Amino acid sequence: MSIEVRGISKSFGPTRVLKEIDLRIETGELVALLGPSGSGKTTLLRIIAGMEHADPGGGSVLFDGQDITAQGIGDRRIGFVFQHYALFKNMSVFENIAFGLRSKPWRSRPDAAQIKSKVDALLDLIQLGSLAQRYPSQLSGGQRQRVALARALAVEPRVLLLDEPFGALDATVRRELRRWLRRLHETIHVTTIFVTHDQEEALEVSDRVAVMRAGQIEQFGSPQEVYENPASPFVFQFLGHYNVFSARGQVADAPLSAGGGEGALTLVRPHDVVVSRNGNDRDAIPARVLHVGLVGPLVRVELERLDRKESIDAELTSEASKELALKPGDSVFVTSRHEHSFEDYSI
Ligand SMILES: Nc1ncnc2c1ncn2[C@@H]1O[C@H](COP(=O)(O)OP(=O)(O)OP(=O)(O)O)[C@@H](O)[C@H]1O
Repeated sequence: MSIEVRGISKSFGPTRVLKEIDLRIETGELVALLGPSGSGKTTLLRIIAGMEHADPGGGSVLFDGQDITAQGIGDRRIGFVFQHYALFKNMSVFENIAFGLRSKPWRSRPDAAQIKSKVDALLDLIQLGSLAQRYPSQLSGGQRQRVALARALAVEPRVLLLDEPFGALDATVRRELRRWLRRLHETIHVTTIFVTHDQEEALEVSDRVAVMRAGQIEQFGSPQEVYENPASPFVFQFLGHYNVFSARGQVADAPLSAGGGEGALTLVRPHDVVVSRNGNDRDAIPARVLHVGLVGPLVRVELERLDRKESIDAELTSEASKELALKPGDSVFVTSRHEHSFEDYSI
């Protein structure tokens, strides 16, 4: 089912947390809402779910082209998974997944055999068939979230809304689960919105990413698009480490998200920084090596610019680093392999 949000605005007291949001998600798509804390991701998700309502006259929500703004949560057929496991502690995994099916109105309620076969199929899908009789306290955090997802899927939702579903798990489990979720999505193809503030997670899991900032969508595109062609310095900054190579006016000293000041801004990712011993390129920036450290297969070099008081982070391959044999105090020159320029951008 497609989801369309038109001109959604929401205020809590005097604070406007969503500002005329437009967003269209196609049937079967998995879209990540990515943004810093407080940017309005959860509020938008809750409005789509019907748990919260937009301001009066503050826009509409459409499912498959039909305006459902006035509909309550019970009529929207939505599956929801939150960061904190909402499993029933006194019910087994099986009972937890069966819960939604048993709570259906009697006319559409499946019988015991149908429930069993449905729950068994879902247990297979989440690869936890052998744990059907366990209780939530006997599961790992990752397993609990998989059960929560199966429970949300049991009632065949038209839309799946996931609010930081892996937020409480450690980094390794998170990584495993997001790959698992991606594979699962390719099997079930339910239109899914995934809220996260973790850029790696958003880029890896989704078909498209909506980058949110202060109640607005700053960019909506495929992971590759937003990463390679960020629409603004904010998006660039939010998607990974960066260096400011050149900036006009006040911008150089201001944090990118601070606001105020206009200027041409050139930003470079650490892996696009090229370090050399000679300054043949006339745009080369003279710098001094401050620190050389190993980060996995890459070597991270911290440099201090000589033309202005700023540092540059570079990530070199171990071959490049060996060839250069850098050590603290060395004088070098810095250029970029690839850079992003934002002309007259107000930040
Ligand atoms: N019920 C509420 N009453 C008052 N203010 C609220 C309420 N819910 C959210 N807010 C405020 O709205 C803003 C957006 O919150 P929201 O939870 O949507 O952001 P978020 O991007 O999901 O952040 P996080 O990643 O921290 O959950 C925040 O400033 C928050 O304090």
